[in-house]
Amino acid sequence: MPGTASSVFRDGLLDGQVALISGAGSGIGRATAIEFARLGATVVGCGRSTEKLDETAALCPPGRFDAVACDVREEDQVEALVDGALERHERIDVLFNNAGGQFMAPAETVSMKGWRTILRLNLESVWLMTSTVANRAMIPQQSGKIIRITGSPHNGFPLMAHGGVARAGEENLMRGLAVEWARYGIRCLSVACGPVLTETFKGKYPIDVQQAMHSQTPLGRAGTEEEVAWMIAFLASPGGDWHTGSVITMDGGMDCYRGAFPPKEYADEAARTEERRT
Ligand SMILES: CCCCC/C=C/C(=O)SCCNC(=O)CCNC(=O)[C@H](O)C(C)(C)COP(=O)(O)OP(=O)(O)OC[C@H]1O[C@@H](n2cnc3c(N)ncnc32)[C@H](O)[C@@H]1OP(=O)(O)O
Ligand SMILES: NC(=O)C1=CN([C@@H]2O[C@H](COP(=O)(O)OP(=O)(O)OC[C@H]3O[C@@H](n4cnc5c(N)ncnc54)[C@H](OP(=O)(O)O)[C@@H]3O)[C@@H](O)[C@H]2O)C=CC1
Repeated sequence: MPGTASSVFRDGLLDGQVALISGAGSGIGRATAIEFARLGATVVGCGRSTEKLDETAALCPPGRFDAVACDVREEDQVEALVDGALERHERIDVLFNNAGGQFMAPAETVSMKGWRTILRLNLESVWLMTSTVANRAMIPQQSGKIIRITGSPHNGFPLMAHGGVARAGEENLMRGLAVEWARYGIRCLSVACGPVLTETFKGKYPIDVQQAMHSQTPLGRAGTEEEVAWMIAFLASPGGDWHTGSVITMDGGMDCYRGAFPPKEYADEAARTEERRT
């Protein structure tokens, strides 16, 4: 809804900030762009489809969303994106590396081309965006926050081994850069999400896979794109200033859940109480 306030944060929380958000034409990226714009930030939103970006612009308060068509895998396009943002807005305070994705397939069927496709879209593009923004904006201005969205649980991504490898690498990249670039006042961190009910997620995974994800989540539900947007907005605010290098997991408890306990056959038996030992 254009022009409406955040339902969580005070008006003006991000006044004066310039945020670059990749994949801003749908899902989590769009929700984050809207939240940032409502909170007073200027958002440069990129993606490959101009139509999707224009739809996001229409959902933001007028003048707060600057749509730029850019494929985050292409060096010349990323350089033009960052240079254009600096020409128009003079600085970049927040980079939210949100664009990404993977396909589900048994590992043994993934070709080298498929493997490279996912590593390039996720890990390589994150480095390209991050290094370009850092060198051209954040290091000269001696400040900035770089956030990458990754995935939870962290105990391997069966059927998406390529995606799991990319996300693990991205988290490690953010940890390393947090140490190296602290001297420039740049914070770097990851937000590792469990299932989030975006249109892509709902259309992409078979319904039984989606249902299993709900039942394996202690809170019993997937997340919403607004909940992720609120976390990114918090990190961009002064409230996030002491966060760097961390992996903030938001997944309804999925990352610490290892299947049903007690096992079903025990749970089904009445009053199976452990014998007292003292
Ligand atoms: C527990 C919770 C965990 C978190 C779960 C995470 C959820 C999400 O991330 S949901 C939202 C994220 N969005 C997406 O995942 C986007 C959806 N996917 C795509 O857009 C694409 O499929 C792509 C990004 C994965 C690849 O697109 P593109 O770069 O255009 O690549 P191509 O389609 O040309 O394919 C190149 C190459 O990759 C292999 N390949 C692609 N798809 C498949 C597949 N379904 N199965 C097997 N292999 C695949 C294949 O080698 C392709 O080459 P060709 O065979 O020559 O086409
Ligand atoms: N939904 C979920 O359950 C989870 C999602 N994630 C991650 O969160 C991020 C957002 O996911 P979600 O909102 O669900 O998915 P979407 O598919 O809605 O969003 C992905 C966005 O990235 C853009 N994009 C894709 N490839 C490129 C590219 N090469 N260059 C520029 N932009 C690109 C797409 O736009 P366009 O096609 O126009 O380029 C799209 O708007 C992804 O990285 C995803 O893997 C992580 C954990 C869980």
